[in-house]
Amino acid sequence: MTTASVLDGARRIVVKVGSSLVTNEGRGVDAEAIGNWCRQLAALAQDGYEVVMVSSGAIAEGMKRLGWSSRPKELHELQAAAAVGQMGLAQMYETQLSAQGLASAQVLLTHADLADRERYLNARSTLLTLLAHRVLPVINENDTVVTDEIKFGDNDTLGALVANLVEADVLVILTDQRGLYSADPRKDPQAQFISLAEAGDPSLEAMAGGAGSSIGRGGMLTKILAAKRACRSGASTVIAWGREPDVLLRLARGEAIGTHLKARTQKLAARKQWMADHLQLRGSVRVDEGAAAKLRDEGKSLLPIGVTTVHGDFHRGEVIAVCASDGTELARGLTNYSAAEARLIARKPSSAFEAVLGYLAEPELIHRDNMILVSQVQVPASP
Ligand SMILES: Nc1ncnc2c1ncn2[C@@H]1O[C@H](COP(=O)(O)OP(=O)(O)O)[C@@H](O)[C@H]1O
Ligand SMILES: N[C@@H](CCC(=O)OP(=O)(O)O)C(=O)O
Repeated sequence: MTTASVLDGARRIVVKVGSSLVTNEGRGVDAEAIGNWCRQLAALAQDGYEVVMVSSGAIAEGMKRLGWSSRPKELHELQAAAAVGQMGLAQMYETQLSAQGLASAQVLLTHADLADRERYLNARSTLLTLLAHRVLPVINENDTVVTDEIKFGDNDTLGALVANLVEADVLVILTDQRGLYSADPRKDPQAQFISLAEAGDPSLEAMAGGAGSSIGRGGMLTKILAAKRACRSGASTVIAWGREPDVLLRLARGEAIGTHLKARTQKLAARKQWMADHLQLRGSVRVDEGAAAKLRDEGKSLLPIGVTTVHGDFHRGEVIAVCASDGTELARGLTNYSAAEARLIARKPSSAFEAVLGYLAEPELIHRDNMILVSQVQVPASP
């Protein structure tokens, strides 16, 4: 494996920052640190990078605002603290990003949102739309409605799920250590620094321990597991010290700072195989010869105008098969419309959708990014 930066050729980056960094070890939202990252994010955006921020710190900030010196044990108190603190976090990011001329948006997500196909697709469309409008999304967990996540307090997993969701090239996890060591450096002064490894390498899990501070929760293990999860969609991970001067800019310039955990598979190949492996067919559509040729030969999206018949009872976000007029399966993908809607807009141009459906939505039935051609990958047989 080479030591070349995993940011080489990267365009879309998810940056995750932990509670202790964001709140200066619980002293309160750290304006200077957040200002520093926002300045770097603006420079990256200027250079054409698309960046999504995942920021922890709501509970730590809420505890400070409520005057609580120790982390409450009761779930509803943790949730109340998160609700209070999230106001401060959002306010700080909005202030610092707008000072850099960047528009921002707050997105609160739960793991369940991303496990549900329809919500997954909605969250994905929202985030991609924000990026297309050059708005920087700042994401945290929706702590008010979750139980497990708030107990474990781990936003590293959320960072990885977001990297999968937006098909990021790289997940950068900023923390209070320079990266991964062979053992927790707070406990073992002899611990060796690991600069490069393969994401998903099981030996890394043995090196990583829990959180060393009272503010952070996940520790290094959740970061290593996040890297393993991110690499499933082809994203590499960097774990680096959040206070390293110009850390994001230097990473983008190719400097080998932090621990680089390389993804083995290419982004596109990983996503397509993931779709082929994990998804169950809920229905199918037959398409005319023109649409079949566009998909097969030009790699285009499937537009409803090319759809002749709709089979099954599927919902938006579920996987359906796309078949040629003789029934041969051509592709599989995530549908933007339910079966009932697809029946209404089949054979129609997108200009007619609003009149038929009562609202304007995506022009594609299946966007090419959400579709695999059967000829490209091994897919399990249709039921
Ligand atoms: N092998 C390791 N290498 C580096 N840090 C480790 C390791 N094992 C455990 N840690 C601990 O993980 C901590 C970072 O995790 P955490 O406190 O959850 O941070 P964050 O709030 O940034 O998510 C470090 O401060 C360190 O004490
Ligand atoms: N979502 C919560 C908890 C997240 C959390 O503690 O994660 P991290 O500090 O990244 O290990 C918050 O904003 O306080």
